[in-house]
Amino acid sequence: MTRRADPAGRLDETLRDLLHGGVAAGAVGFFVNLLHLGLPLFTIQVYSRVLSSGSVETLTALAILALTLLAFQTLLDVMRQRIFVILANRTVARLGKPVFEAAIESSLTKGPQAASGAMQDVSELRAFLAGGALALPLDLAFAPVFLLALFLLHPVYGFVGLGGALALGVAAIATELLLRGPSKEGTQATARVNGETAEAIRHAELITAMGMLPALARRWRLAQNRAIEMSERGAKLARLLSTLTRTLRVVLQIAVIGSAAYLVIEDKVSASTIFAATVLTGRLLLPFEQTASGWKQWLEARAVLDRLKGVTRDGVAARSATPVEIESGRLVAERLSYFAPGGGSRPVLQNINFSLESGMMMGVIGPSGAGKSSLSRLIVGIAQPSAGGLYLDGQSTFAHERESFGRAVGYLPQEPTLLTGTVRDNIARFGDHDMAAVVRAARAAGVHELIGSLPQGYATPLGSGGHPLSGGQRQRIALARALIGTPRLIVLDEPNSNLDAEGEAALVAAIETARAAGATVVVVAQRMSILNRADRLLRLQDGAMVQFGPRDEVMQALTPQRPQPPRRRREIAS
Ligand SMILES: Nc1ncnc2c1ncn2[C@@H]1O[C@H](COP(=O)(O)OP(=O)(O)OP(=O)(O)O)[C@@H](O)[C@H]1O
Repeated sequence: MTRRADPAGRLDETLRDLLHGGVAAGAVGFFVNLLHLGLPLFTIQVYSRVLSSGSVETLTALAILALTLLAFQTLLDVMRQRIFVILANRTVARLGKPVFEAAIESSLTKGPQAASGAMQDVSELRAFLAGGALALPLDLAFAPVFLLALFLLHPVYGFVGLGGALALGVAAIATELLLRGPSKEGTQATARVNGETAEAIRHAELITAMGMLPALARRWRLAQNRAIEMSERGAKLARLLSTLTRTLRVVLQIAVIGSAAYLVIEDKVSASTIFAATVLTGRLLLPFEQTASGWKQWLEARAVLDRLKGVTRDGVAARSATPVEIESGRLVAERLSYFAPGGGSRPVLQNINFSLESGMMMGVIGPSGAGKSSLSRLIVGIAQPSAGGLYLDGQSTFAHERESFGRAVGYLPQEPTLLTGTVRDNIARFGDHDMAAVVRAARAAGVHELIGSLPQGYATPLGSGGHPLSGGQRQRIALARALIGTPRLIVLDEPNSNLDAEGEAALVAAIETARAAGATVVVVAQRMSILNRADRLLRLQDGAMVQFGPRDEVMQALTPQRPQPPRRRREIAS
């Protein structure tokens, strides 16, 4: 049995791990930077010892030393990159599953948009870690060492380097600040266009049938133009700033070489320092040049982390992580009230009370919008009660650990969606039910023969939403999915909405078989035909429980009383 990870705890653990890894990479990075001093030292030594003495032996020894240092530096650099990649992969391995689970949970309350980017965020975090942006702070922290080396060569070199570093740092920060707004707007506009495109493709049939294509294409083109305009505004500014930064870089090179030449002419330094100063200034300025892109990456990583914290912290608010097996189908609603998130102050359900023993069947009836589907969603623990509670075998249906709850519960939603996979996968809920259990569930749902008539039987692959099955076929396969195992509770939300007479007969038989095996069954229905055998009926109106009781009593109250025929005049006279 797989235990569900606590996503928020896992995120904290991963961040601690990242910090330790970052320190290790930092230690390696320190030596990488230190070894960068090798090349300037080599050039100075060549000028001062080799050129003056003309000694080939000294040159050879210096070259061997320099190459050895370079080999070390390369090795350490590769090691540092490797640490980054290991950190990146470990992060994805640790966060992938809990974030996926938390994203699903979070979308229950905040809608699909809120968490749809969570997995993308994990990938972005991986790209950030593997991309080496982690090295930037350390490289910046090492800059004073290069600066000090420049000052030691000559203070003028030091001031040129310092001025250059400051100028490039300011240019980088200005670039980031100026680009932040336009690039955010561009990204949002592009995301909107992509969202509209995906939605149009999903509803291609509807759009074609009702001739909505030209109007939607017009709307799409306007959004597309706006997205291009926004992105181009940002890109234009980015190109301009990048050209200016490149120019500044060349100006600084000229400044270094010019000041070096001047110092040599004035006999203030030896010519050996020219190349060393150029190399040291290059190393000093590199991290400042990278600050623009690096800082942006850090800010984005920060935003990604904040989003992941949001998803993982509110995703699994009040659920338990301890599996508890459900033995009986006793279902109790106690003073249950529910306000939909963002649904205003009007309760969707108010003060609902009922109690069902194992094997009982309850029909939920009421007009459209009465709260029937909301009650189903509360019973199976999708939504959290705002007050009171729902208890299956004495355990809160919302707080219950999901895997052990799912083993004991079958649910057929109003829109019986099937997922991409084979018919067998769908009936088995993508879990480890064996083929015999899948066939038993299909037989119980009266869908075994129907599956046999599909091109590849149980192995028939289905597309997103159950494509290409008909509505009735989907509903019956979804019923088999609800029946698999030995559910203690089965909740069916309008299970006969797409069924023909044969399908409905199979449904009634399936319900009876499940009840005989001890399952409690709750059925939301508009058509009363499948509620003939219900023990109890719950009548809802505007979220309130109008009546709950034995089926016949509720039906009697529903049947309009026939008006008494007027008594005949003679009877009255007598
Ligand atoms: N997430 C939500 N946000 C806002 N309002 C909601 C939400 N969920 C349900 N409601 C509101 O609660 C009321 C009951 O909805 P529900 O879907 O439970 O009704 P129903 O009885 O199943 O209707 P139908 O028979 O048409 O399916 C509706 O007015 C609906 O708008």
